[in-house]
Amino acid sequence: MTTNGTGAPAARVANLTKTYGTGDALVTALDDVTLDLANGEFTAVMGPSGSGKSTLMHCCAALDTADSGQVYVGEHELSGMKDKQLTQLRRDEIGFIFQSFNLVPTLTAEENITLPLAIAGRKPEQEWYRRVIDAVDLEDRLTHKPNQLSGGQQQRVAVARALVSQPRIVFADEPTGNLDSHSGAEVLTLLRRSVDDYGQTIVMVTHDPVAAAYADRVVFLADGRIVDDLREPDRESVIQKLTEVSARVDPAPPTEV
Ligand SMILES: Nc1ncnc2c1ncn2[C@@H]1O[C@H](COP(=O)(O)OP(=O)(O)OP(=O)(O)O)[C@@H](O)[C@H]1O
Repeated sequence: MTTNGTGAPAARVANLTKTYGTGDALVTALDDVTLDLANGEFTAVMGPSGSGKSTLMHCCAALDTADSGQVYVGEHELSGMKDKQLTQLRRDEIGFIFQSFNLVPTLTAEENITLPLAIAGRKPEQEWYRRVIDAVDLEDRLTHKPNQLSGGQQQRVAVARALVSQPRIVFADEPTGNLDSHSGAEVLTLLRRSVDDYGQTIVMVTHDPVAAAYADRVVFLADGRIVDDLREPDRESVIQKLTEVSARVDPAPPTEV
Protein backbone atom coordinates (compact mmCIF):
# COMPACT_ATOMS: atom_id res chain seq x y z
CA MET A 1 0.00 0.00 0.00
CA THR A 2 1.28 3.48 -0.87
CA THR A 3 1.66 5.74 2.12
CA ASN A 4 1.65 9.46 2.61
CA GLY A 5 4.73 9.54 4.86
CA THR A 6 5.01 10.70 8.44
CA GLY A 7 3.41 13.89 9.70
CA ALA A 8 0.71 13.32 7.10
CA PRO A 9 -2.26 15.66 6.86
CA ALA A 10 -5.57 14.17 8.02
CA ALA A 11 -6.50 13.80 4.35
CA ARG A 12 -5.04 14.78 1.04
CA VAL A 13 -6.18 14.63 -2.56
CA ALA A 14 -3.67 14.95 -5.37
CA ASN A 15 -4.52 15.64 -9.00
CA LEU A 16 -8.00 14.24 -8.53
CA THR A 17 -10.17 14.11 -11.63
CA LYS A 18 -13.66 12.67 -11.93
CA THR A 19 -16.03 12.78 -14.86
CA TYR A 20 -19.57 11.58 -15.31
CA GLY A 21 -21.13 10.46 -18.61
CA THR A 22 -19.55 10.41 -22.07
CA GLY A 23 -19.61 12.39 -25.33
CA ASP A 24 -21.93 15.39 -25.28
CA ALA A 25 -23.13 14.38 -21.81
CA LEU A 26 -19.60 14.42 -20.33
CA VAL A 27 -19.39 16.39 -17.07
CA THR A 28 -16.06 17.04 -15.39
CA ALA A 29 -17.08 17.10 -11.73
CA LEU A 30 -13.48 17.35 -10.45
CA ASP A 31 -10.72 18.73 -12.63
CA ASP A 32 -7.21 18.03 -11.32
CA VAL A 33 -7.92 18.97 -7.71
CA THR A 34 -5.06 18.96 -5.19
CA LEU A 35 -5.86 19.76 -1.56
CA ASP A 36 -4.32 19.08 1.85
CA LEU A 37 -6.61 18.94 4.88
CA ALA A 38 -4.41 19.62 7.89
CA ASN A 39 -4.82 17.81 11.19
CA GLY A 40 -6.91 19.69 13.71
CA GLU A 41 -8.28 22.15 11.18
CA PHE A 42 -11.90 23.00 10.36
CA THR A 43 -12.30 23.48 6.60
CA ALA A 44 -15.45 24.63 4.83
CA VAL A 45 -15.97 23.81 1.15
CA MET A 46 -18.10 26.27 -0.79
CA GLY A 47 -18.98 27.00 -4.40
CA PRO A 48 -21.88 27.30 -6.80
CA SER A 49 -24.31 24.43 -7.28
CA GLY A 50 -22.69 21.74 -9.43
CA SER A 51 -19.14 22.94 -8.73
CA GLY A 52 -18.07 19.54 -7.38
CA LYS A 53 -18.32 19.96 -3.59
CA SER A 54 -20.21 16.72 -2.89
CA THR A 55 -18.11 14.77 -5.37
CA LEU A 56 -14.93 15.99 -3.67
CA MET A 57 -16.21 15.12 -0.23
CA HIS A 58 -17.47 11.69 -1.31
CA CYS A 59 -14.10 10.87 -2.90
CA CYS A 60 -12.22 12.04 0.24
CA ALA A 61 -14.52 10.00 2.47
CA ALA A 62 -14.10 6.78 0.48
CA LEU A 63 -17.76 6.84 -0.55
CA ASP A 64 -16.90 7.28 -4.24
CA THR A 65 -13.87 6.79 -6.49
CA ALA A 66 -12.23 9.22 -8.88
CA ASP A 67 -11.05 8.51 -12.45
CA SER A 68 -7.46 9.52 -11.71
CA GLY A 69 -5.36 11.01 -8.93
CA GLN A 70 -4.85 9.96 -5.33
CA VAL A 71 -6.81 10.25 -2.11
CA TYR A 72 -5.07 9.77 1.22
CA VAL A 73 -6.78 9.48 4.57
CA GLY A 74 -3.91 9.77 7.03
CA GLU A 75 -1.21 7.50 5.69
CA HIS A 76 -3.62 5.32 3.69
CA GLU A 77 -3.88 5.75 -0.06
CA LEU A 78 -7.41 4.73 -0.97
CA SER A 79 -6.89 3.42 -4.49
CA GLY A 80 -4.57 0.76 -3.12
CA MET A 81 -7.21 -0.58 -0.73
CA LYS A 82 -9.62 -3.48 -1.10
CA ASP A 83 -13.35 -3.12 -0.35
CA LYS A 84 -12.98 -4.69 3.08
CA GLN A 85 -10.14 -2.32 3.98
CA LEU A 86 -12.19 0.63 2.74
CA THR A 87 -15.12 -0.44 4.91
CA GLN A 88 -12.78 -0.63 7.91
CA LEU A 89 -11.29 2.76 7.08
CA ARG A 90 -14.73 4.38 6.87
CA ARG A 91 -15.69 2.75 10.16
CA ASP A 92 -12.52 3.47 12.13
CA GLU A 93 -11.08 6.67 10.69
CA ILE A 94 -14.01 8.68 9.34
CA GLY A 95 -17.07 10.30 10.91
CA PHE A 96 -20.05 11.47 8.86
CA ILE A 97 -22.69 14.11 9.52
CA PHE A 98 -25.46 14.48 6.95
CA GLN A 99 -27.99 17.22 6.30
CA SER A 100 -30.84 14.83 7.06
CA PHE A 101 -29.33 13.53 10.37
CA ASN A 102 -29.63 9.84 9.24
CA LEU A 103 -30.43 8.50 12.70
CA VAL A 104 -31.97 5.06 13.17
CA PRO A 105 -35.60 5.82 14.19
CA THR A 106 -36.08 2.73 16.37
CA LEU A 107 -32.98 3.35 18.48
CA THR A 108 -32.61 5.79 21.38
CA ALA A 109 -30.26 8.75 21.14
CA GLU A 110 -27.67 6.86 23.17
CA GLU A 111 -27.97 3.73 21.02
CA ASN A 112 -27.60 5.85 17.88
CA ILE A 113 -24.48 7.48 19.28
CA THR A 114 -22.82 4.17 20.13
CA LEU A 115 -24.05 2.28 17.05
CA PRO A 116 -20.88 2.69 14.93
CA LEU A 117 -18.79 1.43 17.84
CA ALA A 118 -21.18 -1.47 18.46
CA ILE A 119 -20.91 -2.46 14.80
CA ALA A 120 -17.12 -2.34 15.12
CA GLY A 121 -17.35 -4.51 18.26
CA ARG A 122 -15.88 -1.73 20.37
CA LYS A 123 -17.06 -0.15 23.59
CA PRO A 124 -16.97 3.63 23.94
CA GLU A 125 -13.92 4.87 25.78
CA GLN A 126 -15.77 6.00 28.92
CA GLU A 127 -14.02 9.25 29.65
CA TRP A 128 -14.23 10.38 26.02
CA TYR A 129 -17.88 9.29 25.79
CA ARG A 130 -18.77 11.41 28.83
CA ARG A 131 -16.96 14.40 27.35
CA VAL A 132 -18.83 14.05 24.06
CA ILE A 133 -22.21 13.69 25.77
CA ASP A 134 -21.36 16.64 27.97
CA ALA A 135 -20.33 18.75 24.98
CA VAL A 136 -23.48 18.00 22.97
CA ASP A 137 -25.60 18.71 26.06
CA LEU A 138 -27.90 15.72 25.63
CA GLU A 139 -27.65 14.18 29.09
CA ASP A 140 -31.43 14.25 29.69
CA ARG A 141 -32.35 13.14 26.15
CA LEU A 142 -30.31 9.95 25.87
CA THR A 143 -33.30 7.59 26.21
CA HIS A 144 -35.41 9.49 23.66
CA LYS A 145 -35.99 8.22 20.13
CA PRO A 146 -35.19 10.58 17.22
CA ASN A 147 -38.88 11.48 16.67
CA GLN A 148 -39.00 12.73 20.28
CA LEU A 149 -36.18 15.17 19.62
CA SER A 150 -36.06 18.53 17.84
CA GLY A 151 -34.08 18.87 14.60
CA GLY A 152 -31.24 20.56 16.45
CA GLN A 153 -31.15 17.83 19.10
CA GLN A 154 -31.18 15.13 16.41
CA GLN A 155 -28.25 16.77 14.67
CA ARG A 156 -26.38 17.00 17.98
CA VAL A 157 -26.93 13.24 18.36
CA ALA A 158 -25.49 12.84 14.84
CA VAL A 159 -22.49 14.99 15.81
CA ALA A 160 -21.94 12.89 18.95
CA ARG A 161 -22.18 9.72 16.83
CA ALA A 162 -19.53 11.10 14.46
CA LEU A 163 -17.19 12.14 17.29
CA VAL A 164 -17.49 9.23 19.71
CA SER A 165 -15.18 6.89 17.82
CA GLN A 166 -12.49 9.63 17.74
CA PRO A 167 -12.16 9.49 13.95
CA ARG A 168 -9.21 10.99 12.17
CA ILE A 169 -11.53 13.20 10.15
CA VAL A 170 -15.22 14.16 10.17
CA PHE A 171 -17.04 14.99 6.94
CA ALA A 172 -20.18 17.09 7.30
CA ASP A 173 -22.47 17.61 4.31
CA GLU A 174 -24.60 20.73 4.88
CA PRO A 175 -24.98 19.84 8.58
CA THR A 176 -27.12 22.90 9.30
CA GLY A 177 -29.09 22.85 6.04
CA ASN A 178 -32.27 21.60 7.76
CA LEU A 179 -31.95 23.63 10.96
CA ASP A 180 -33.20 27.04 12.07
CA SER A 181 -30.44 29.56 12.73
CA HIS A 182 -30.43 29.02 16.52
CA SER A 183 -30.10 25.20 16.28
CA GLY A 184 -27.62 25.63 13.45
CA ALA A 185 -25.47 27.87 15.63
CA GLU A 186 -25.51 25.25 18.42
CA VAL A 187 -24.33 22.54 16.05
CA LEU A 188 -21.63 24.77 14.52
CA THR A 189 -20.42 25.82 17.98
CA LEU A 190 -20.16 22.15 18.90
CA LEU A 191 -18.13 21.37 15.77
CA ARG A 192 -15.89 24.37 16.47
CA ARG A 193 -15.34 23.22 20.07
CA SER A 194 -14.41 19.72 18.94
CA VAL A 195 -11.66 21.29 16.83
CA ASP A 196 -10.47 23.74 19.51
CA ASP A 197 -10.72 21.43 22.52
CA TYR A 198 -9.92 17.99 21.06
CA GLY A 199 -8.04 18.72 17.84
CA GLN A 200 -10.74 17.13 15.68
CA THR A 201 -10.31 17.59 11.92
CA ILE A 202 -13.53 18.61 10.15
CA VAL A 203 -14.48 19.20 6.52
CA MET A 204 -17.89 20.75 5.96
CA VAL A 205 -19.73 21.46 2.72
CA THR A 206 -22.00 24.46 3.12
CA HIS A 207 -23.80 27.14 1.11
CA ASP A 208 -24.12 29.36 4.18
CA PRO A 209 -21.49 32.12 4.72
CA VAL A 210 -22.42 32.27 8.42
CA ALA A 211 -21.70 28.54 8.79
CA ALA A 212 -18.45 28.85 6.80
CA ALA A 213 -17.29 31.63 9.15
CA TYR A 214 -17.01 29.02 11.96
CA ALA A 215 -14.23 27.31 9.97
CA ASP A 216 -10.48 28.05 9.98
CA ARG A 217 -10.34 27.95 6.23
CA VAL A 218 -12.76 28.09 3.31
CA VAL A 219 -11.92 26.38 0.02
CA PHE A 220 -13.91 27.61 -2.98
CA LEU A 221 -14.71 25.35 -5.91
CA ALA A 222 -15.96 26.37 -9.35
CA ASP A 223 -16.34 24.06 -12.34
CA GLY A 224 -14.55 21.25 -10.53
CA ARG A 225 -11.46 23.31 -9.67
CA ILE A 226 -10.25 25.00 -6.49
CA VAL A 227 -10.36 28.67 -7.35
CA ASP A 228 -9.80 30.31 -3.98
CA ASP A 229 -8.71 29.55 -0.44
CA LEU A 230 -9.58 31.87 2.45
CA ARG A 231 -8.03 31.75 5.95
CA GLU A 232 -9.73 33.03 9.11
CA PRO A 233 -12.96 33.72 7.28
CA ASP A 234 -15.75 35.94 8.50
CA ARG A 235 -19.22 36.30 7.02
CA GLU A 236 -18.33 39.37 4.95
CA SER A 237 -15.10 37.98 3.48
CA VAL A 238 -16.90 34.74 2.57
CA ILE A 239 -19.71 36.63 0.81
CA GLN A 240 -17.12 38.72 -1.03
CA LYS A 241 -15.25 35.63 -2.26
CA LEU A 242 -18.48 33.85 -3.22
CA THR A 243 -19.49 36.85 -5.29
CA GLU A 244 -16.10 36.81 -7.04
CA VAL A 245 -16.28 33.06 -7.66
CA SER A 246 -19.84 33.30 -9.05
CA ALA A 247 -18.78 36.13 -11.36
CA ARG A 248 -15.97 33.94 -12.71
CA VAL A 249 -18.36 31.10 -13.45
CA ASP A 250 -21.12 33.29 -14.85
CA PRO A 251 -19.86 36.47 -16.53
CA ALA A 252 -23.22 38.16 -15.89
CA PRO A 253 -23.11 40.87 -13.18
CA PRO A 254 -22.92 39.26 -9.75
CA THR A 255 -26.16 39.14 -7.80
CA GLU A 256 -26.38 39.73 -4.08
CA VAL A 257 -25.71 36.58 -2.02
N1 LIG B 1 -24.17 10.55 -10.52
C1 LIG B 1 -23.97 11.57 -11.38
N2 LIG B 1 -24.17 11.42 -12.70
C2 LIG B 1 -23.95 12.41 -13.57
N3 LIG B 1 -23.51 13.63 -13.21
C3 LIG B 1 -23.30 13.86 -11.90
C4 LIG B 1 -23.52 12.85 -10.92
N4 LIG B 1 -23.21 13.36 -9.70
C5 LIG B 1 -22.83 14.64 -9.91
N5 LIG B 1 -22.88 14.93 -11.22
C6 LIG B 1 -22.51 16.21 -11.86
O1 LIG B 1 -21.22 16.55 -11.43
C7 LIG B 1 -21.12 17.94 -11.17
C8 LIG B 1 -20.68 18.17 -9.72
O2 LIG B 1 -21.74 17.72 -8.87
P1 LIG B 1 -21.68 17.84 -7.28
O3 LIG B 1 -22.92 17.20 -6.75
O4 LIG B 1 -20.38 17.36 -6.80
O5 LIG B 1 -21.76 19.43 -7.10
P2 LIG B 1 -22.08 20.28 -5.78
O6 LIG B 1 -21.13 21.42 -5.81
O7 LIG B 1 -22.05 19.40 -4.59
O8 LIG B 1 -23.55 20.80 -6.07
P3 LIG B 1 -24.75 21.21 -5.04
O9 LIG B 1 -24.26 22.43 -4.32
O10 LIG B 1 -25.89 21.52 -5.96
O11 LIG B 1 -25.00 20.04 -4.15
C9 LIG B 1 -22.49 18.54 -11.49
O12 LIG B 1 -22.46 19.04 -12.82
C10 LIG B 1 -23.41 17.34 -11.40
O13 LIG B 1 -24.53 17.49 -12.24
